[in-house]
Amino acid sequence: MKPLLQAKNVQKRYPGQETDALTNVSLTIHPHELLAIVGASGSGKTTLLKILAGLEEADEGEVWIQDELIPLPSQQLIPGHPKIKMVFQDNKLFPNIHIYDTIQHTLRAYPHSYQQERIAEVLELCKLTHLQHKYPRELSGGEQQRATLARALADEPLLLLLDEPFSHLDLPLKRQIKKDIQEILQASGITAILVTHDTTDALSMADRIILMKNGHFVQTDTPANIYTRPATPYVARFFGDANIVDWALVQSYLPENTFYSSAPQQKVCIRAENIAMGTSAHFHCKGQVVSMEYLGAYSLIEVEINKNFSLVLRTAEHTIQIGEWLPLLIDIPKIHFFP
Ligand SMILES: Nc1ncnc2c1ncn2[C@@H]1O[C@H](COP(=O)(O)OP(=O)(O)OP(=O)(O)O)[C@@H](O)[C@H]1O
Repeated sequence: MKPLLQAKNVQKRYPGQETDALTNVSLTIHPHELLAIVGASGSGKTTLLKILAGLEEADEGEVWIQDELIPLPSQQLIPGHPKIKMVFQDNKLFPNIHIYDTIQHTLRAYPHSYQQERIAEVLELCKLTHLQHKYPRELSGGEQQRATLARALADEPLLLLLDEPFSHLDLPLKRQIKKDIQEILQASGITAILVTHDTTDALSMADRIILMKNGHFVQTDTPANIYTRPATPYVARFFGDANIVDWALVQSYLPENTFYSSAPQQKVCIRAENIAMGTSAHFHCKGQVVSMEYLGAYSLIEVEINKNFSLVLRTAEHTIQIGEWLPLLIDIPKIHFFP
């Protein structure tokens, strides 16, 4: 399939900074894909998004949308590309203009009949038809976010860039908006990039995820692969509670017929949820609880097997006490060997 967007060897260092915001990054996005970009604060996510949108100057590299090179902001009268729309968490709608008129403003260059047709379509897509004659202040937070999306989608962009659209939202509203955005993206078939620092948003929504660190891509993969087959310990820890240990330590507690031809010093990843409570007759190792963190649906507990070997695991059993000895079973097939 022909890519919708390609970034090639993009490099960026802000004036006066000692390190790159982006170091030689390249990416390809296919039509209808939802790509999530995640990373810690300052890893370069927003810089990349702005460069893709033609809103920020790259020092080197190129960005292509279909067969068109996106011009640098310095080469444009108005920076940006008409077929790439960016939606931020705090996008402001015009306060004194009805939702209908806000969308119409985006389509002002088109004939009136087309405007009417397209506005009706986009209002329906974003479930705003019954709210079209309201002011933004008369809408809930979720409805305002849908109106922002409707405005961005009105002129049928090729690519939608969503920069932290869920940050600062409470959990029920966030759930609703995530669902709305997913439905709208699916129904419109639009290609989108979602920038978020929340890995659960990326895992639950994206077709592919890029994890960034210090201006580099650490791993680009499907949600399932990035979670179960992380490329590095950094990736493993970024996406969830992970035990990163020497294979030799783990192997010494497993049955002798557990054969893996890995070097003893090879690091492995065991996810916290892949360690279960055993019984006094059936366990791989025993450990003493040294800390517990109550997290509602489960508790995260740290268990010391010996002085050099501790594991974190999840349990829904909230009555466990610090100092208690627990028999543990490791889900052996789910042990991940780093490449
Ligand atoms: N206008 C600017 N001038 C100078 N340095 C900047 C500027 N904008 C960003 N930076 C720096 O570039 C690096 C990448 O920043 P960027 O905002 O792209 O990261 P981010 O991953 O989006 O972070 P966050 O999650 O906090 O928004 C950081 O070190 C940041 O301090």
